Amino acid sequence: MGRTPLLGSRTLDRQTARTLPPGPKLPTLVQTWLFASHRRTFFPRMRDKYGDVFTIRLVPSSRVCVVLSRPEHIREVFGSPPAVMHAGEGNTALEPIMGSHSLLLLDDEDHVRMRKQLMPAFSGAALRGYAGMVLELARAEVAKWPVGTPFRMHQRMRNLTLEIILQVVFGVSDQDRLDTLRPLMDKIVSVSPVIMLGSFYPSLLRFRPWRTYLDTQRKVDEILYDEIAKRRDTYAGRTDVLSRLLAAGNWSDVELRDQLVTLLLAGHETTATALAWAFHELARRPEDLAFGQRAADAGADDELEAIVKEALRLHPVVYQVGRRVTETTDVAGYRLQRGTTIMAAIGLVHRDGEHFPNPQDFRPQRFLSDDPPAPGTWIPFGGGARRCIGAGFSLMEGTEILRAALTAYDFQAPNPEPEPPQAKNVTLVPRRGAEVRVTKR
Ligand code: HEM
Repeated sequence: MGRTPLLGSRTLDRQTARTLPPGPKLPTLVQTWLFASHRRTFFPRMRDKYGDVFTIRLVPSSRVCVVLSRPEHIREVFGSPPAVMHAGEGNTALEPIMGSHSLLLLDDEDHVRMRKQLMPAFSGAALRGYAGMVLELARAEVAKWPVGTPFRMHQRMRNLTLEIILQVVFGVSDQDRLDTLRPLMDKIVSVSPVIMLGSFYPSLLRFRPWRTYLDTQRKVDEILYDEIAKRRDTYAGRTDVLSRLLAAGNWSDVELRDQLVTLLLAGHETTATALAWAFHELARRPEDLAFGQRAADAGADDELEAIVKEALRLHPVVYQVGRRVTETTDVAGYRLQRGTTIMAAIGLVHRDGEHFPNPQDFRPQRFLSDDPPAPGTWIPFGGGARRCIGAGFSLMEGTEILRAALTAYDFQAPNPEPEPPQAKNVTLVPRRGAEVRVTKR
């Protein structure tokens, strides 16, 4: 199926406009700005004013976005046939960076085929095989933290999750190669909306900063293609993600390169941010810190995982996920036309007192009690056919990183106030960088 045209002001007839869920009348540009920079306050206000299902308008073309905040409505979307709810076509701006074979960009049969090829590298058995390597890298990173001096945990977590991608996902172990790749990767992952403009206006690519970005990308690609070529002869018996992919499927070089860049961009900043929030909460709450330290000492992995899960609930890194409707379909009691964008507002569900009593409180025990959150209420990784393929991988990373850090240190928060979030591309990051101070236990 081809690209679905956006439903926007130019394609919307009066009759359809009247049947849409209610929403603000603000100019599209203002709504786009509120959504892009202040979604965490904009969405709750819109829900309070217009109800559980509301419509906002965003650029380009004043496109119609229907926002859902109830689990039962979101379940309708995640449970719909993927052919009716496209996710890939909303990510076209990423094509020059991730490549046209990227899992994130595909829909329909291409998506099903690519996902099937990737799955073996993210199975339970595969994840168990990565855990030892992740713990080793986490211990090495933790040993470098400055004792007694405040530092920004978000940056430390970025360094660590990048190292995990390089060594555990790409399987690079040669020290010289790692030294070359680190600064290049750092530039690749700091892709900004300005860089993405280059996808829509190719004439920009001759100028800085686009030219510089493309130069970096070429250097990275050269190394990735070299790694892929070498690994084709040496993957047997190795336990990194690239080797497992080679062992499990038939891949062209370019398909593999596109998935590696996708895993880097989808898995690096997201996991680093989730962990930065987790450490921020532990550092400001001595009782939760003690709970985490006891869990780390005792090897109680479900308790460590509960800390990561609660951080993802209270501070969802990805606040909403989108789908584009490819044919007229009924959702949440509304008839939605082809081309409508639907947003599942993860952040609204996670802060709803109906599903999470005292939703503002950080309480990992929610995930350990006899009465855990109902299905469909904890959705930081989206859902359905597009649910994050790295969900298990990032929970495993979180568990190992907490183990390494909490067995080594006590944590304090130089500023114990809750830290406000700040929008950074699709993620919500801690505005002050999640500053902590550590002392040896
Ligand atoms: C805490 C960390 C992470 C969060 C919060 C997160 C969140 C998400 C979300 C919300 C989606 C979209 C789901 C949907 O549309 O329903 C997604 C997709 C994806 N994520 Fe993650 N993610 C994380 C870590 C990772 C990691 C570690 C990897 C890989 C190593 C990864 C790879 C991907 C890929 C490839 C997709 C696209 C799946 C598809 O379209 O079929 N993510 N992620």
